[in-house]
Amino acid sequence: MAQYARGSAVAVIRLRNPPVNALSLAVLQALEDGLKKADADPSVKAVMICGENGKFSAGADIRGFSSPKRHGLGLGPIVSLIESCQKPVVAAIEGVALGGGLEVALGCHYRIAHVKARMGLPEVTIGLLPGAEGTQRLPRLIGVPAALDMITTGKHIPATEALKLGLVDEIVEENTIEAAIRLANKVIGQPLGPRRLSLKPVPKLPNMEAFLQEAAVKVKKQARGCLAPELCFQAVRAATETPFAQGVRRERELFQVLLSSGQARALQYAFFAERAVHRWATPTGASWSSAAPQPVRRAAVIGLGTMGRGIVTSLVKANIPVVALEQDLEYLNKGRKAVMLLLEREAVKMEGGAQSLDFHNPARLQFTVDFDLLHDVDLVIEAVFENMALKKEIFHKLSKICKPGALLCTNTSALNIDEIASATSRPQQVIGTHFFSPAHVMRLLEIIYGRHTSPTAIATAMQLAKALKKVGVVVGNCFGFVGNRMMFPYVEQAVFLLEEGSRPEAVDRVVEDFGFKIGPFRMSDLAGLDVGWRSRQGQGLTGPSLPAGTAARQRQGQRYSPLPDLLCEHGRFGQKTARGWYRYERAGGRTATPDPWLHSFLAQYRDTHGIKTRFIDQEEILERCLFSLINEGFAILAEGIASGPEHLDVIYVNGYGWPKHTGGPMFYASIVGLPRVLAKLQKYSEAHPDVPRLRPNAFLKKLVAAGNPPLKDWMSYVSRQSPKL
Ligand SMILES: CCCCCCCC/C=C\C=C\CC(=O)SCCNC(=O)CCNC(=O)[C@H](O)C(C)(C)COP(=O)(O)OP(=O)(O)OC[C@H]1O[C@@H](n2cnc3c(N)ncnc32)[C@H](O)[C@@H]1OP(=O)(O)O
Repeated sequence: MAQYARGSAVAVIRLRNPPVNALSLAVLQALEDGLKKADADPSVKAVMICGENGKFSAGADIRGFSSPKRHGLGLGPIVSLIESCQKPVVAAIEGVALGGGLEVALGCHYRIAHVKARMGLPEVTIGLLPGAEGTQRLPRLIGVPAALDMITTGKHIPATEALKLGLVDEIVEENTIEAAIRLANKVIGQPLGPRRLSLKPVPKLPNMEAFLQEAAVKVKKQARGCLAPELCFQAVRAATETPFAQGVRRERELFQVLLSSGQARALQYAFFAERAVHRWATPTGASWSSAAPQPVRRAAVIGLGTMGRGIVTSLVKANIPVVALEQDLEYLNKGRKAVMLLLEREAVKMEGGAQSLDFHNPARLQFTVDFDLLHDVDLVIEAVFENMALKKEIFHKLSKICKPGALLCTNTSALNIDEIASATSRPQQVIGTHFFSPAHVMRLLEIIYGRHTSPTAIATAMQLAKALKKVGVVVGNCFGFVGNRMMFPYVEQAVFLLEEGSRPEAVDRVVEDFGFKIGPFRMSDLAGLDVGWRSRQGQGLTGPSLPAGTAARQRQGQRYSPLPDLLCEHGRFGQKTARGWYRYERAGGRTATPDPWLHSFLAQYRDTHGIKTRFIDQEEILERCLFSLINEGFAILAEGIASGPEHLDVIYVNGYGWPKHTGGPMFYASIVGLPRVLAKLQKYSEAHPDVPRLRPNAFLKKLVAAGNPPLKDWMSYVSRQSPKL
């Protein structure tokens, strides 16, 4: 757990708990024992702390926070013990020093890091704060602005930046352990007082109060309802206002508040859920444990619209050479210009500048209109319009041109993967890779397997997600897959609420107060109302193919709202036309202002259709939007489209702006309690019998009847005969 060894005058304590040397109770005990032994041994003149297998430590064992023993709590006194050691203690930081790991290093008198090491206090990302005195030591070492930034964002910083900030004393390119032992030998006998951070004052700022006030506003705004950033801020503020010991007491109080909060539980669930989805499986028995990915040495992207441009950028950033293809020179030149602009911006953001992206080299990024240039790529991502006929034509072509092993991916957001695959002679190599806009920014990649998709193809797509630094989630094939399928009932409810008396800004406000980045109407304006309109026209729900005499607010015996179609008929496509559910300052403008035209349009619409306007409270707005989405989630689980609720939650948190501090829709449902979700759906369904998506799903009912089991057990209640796949 932590190995103690004594060579010459320097004792070595090696943290050992694979894979990331997390600080479990046993590791902490061994660390404490090692320190006491070294302090008591007169032949030991200095101590060096390092981690096994090239990693210092990723901090407290996160699983421990939900266990009754809560072993993270014992770390603060150990960090103090390190600092008060009468012999110099040097931290040799390799790999990562995160959270409690970095707090251990802050207790040391000297810190030396490998140039490739990363450091951070990411506790805020799991709903906590650095509770082992880190909020008090870090500002003393690197100053309040830098410490506040690290602690409230949880970002990992590279060793080079840590050196600039003064977080480490030295960085090395070769053997960190040897360099740390050399440093330890060198500092033997030197006074330790100036190296003890708890004794240092917090560096003053000329305008500390003004700085803190401004920072508080910024933190609150970014937190969007998440408690941890604000409490992190308060702990750092305590460092600026009170002596060390008092600051530590405040830190502990605040830590306790967070530890017992539901948000910490939700964020820690989200941490493990994101890792659990790497272990994918399909109902036919294919899984991550037996499928091996193919290498992707060169890729191609077809279509340089918004999605294609982001995908090309993402591939270039991952150092994968790309061939970017468009239908003609006009589109190609437009696409090329846009891609270059994105890459230039990314190069500025990335450390090392433009050189590290190397996108001016045609061997790394080539633009073409010639399909034949795709003959030797390992993977193609098609990102053209959502039009089945067009996609099939392209896949037919690809199947003839591409080399036999090439993976053929489609960036469709809803269309049938099997139908697309049917246009090829190799359906086993066809797979959906659903990116989210902007594709070079959003972390989610929904990976959709069809009836014939091979396990190798799934493994390769998952490997691609990892290379692109995205989180890949494997799901089955159905209309809208997981993300959009769950979105349909949510958006449908939002529009029904308008029909019944609400306004776009009221619905958006409720959903945004819950923590969503953006409400359904602002989202719809951003995405463009015409996208859904085209799709509904294609489905025969509106437009010229709608049979004459169809009731305005009914389709196939179910309630239908023509409101979005009517807005499009008025040329209101959202931000792009400066008018949608809101009005904007100009076409392409982003500032949404409630629109009196829309309000009177809604009033007139209700009059026309004889709908009595009623006041709809926040609870009803939230429940109808969220519970209908969750209800669809239960249907997806029951059908075997996703292999667990974690998959749905990871999709929603990473692709749809669902607030991470509530864990995701299914985790949220488990916290609300399935009996309550069921009762509310039943109530709303009775009030709206013509809305099938409000009818409680059978799987939800089954779970409630089974006594509301914990989320981790839900899948054991799925009937095995039910999967559609
Ligand atoms: C009276 C009141 C007193 C109050 C006193 C309060 C005192 C509190 C004391 C201490 C508090 C300390 C707080 C912390 O330290 S919280 C932990 C902070 N650390 C993190 O958040 C780091 C999380 N990990 C990561 O970011 C990554 O895992 C990373 C280390 C960067 C490695 O990334 P990668 O190489 O991509 O690998 P994986 O993410 O897949 O991880 C590999 C497996 O390791 C598991 N893992 C990682 N970190 C932890 C951890 N900290 N605890 C437990 N498990 C961890 C991860 O789940 C993977 O496992 P698996 O393969 O099974 O999924």
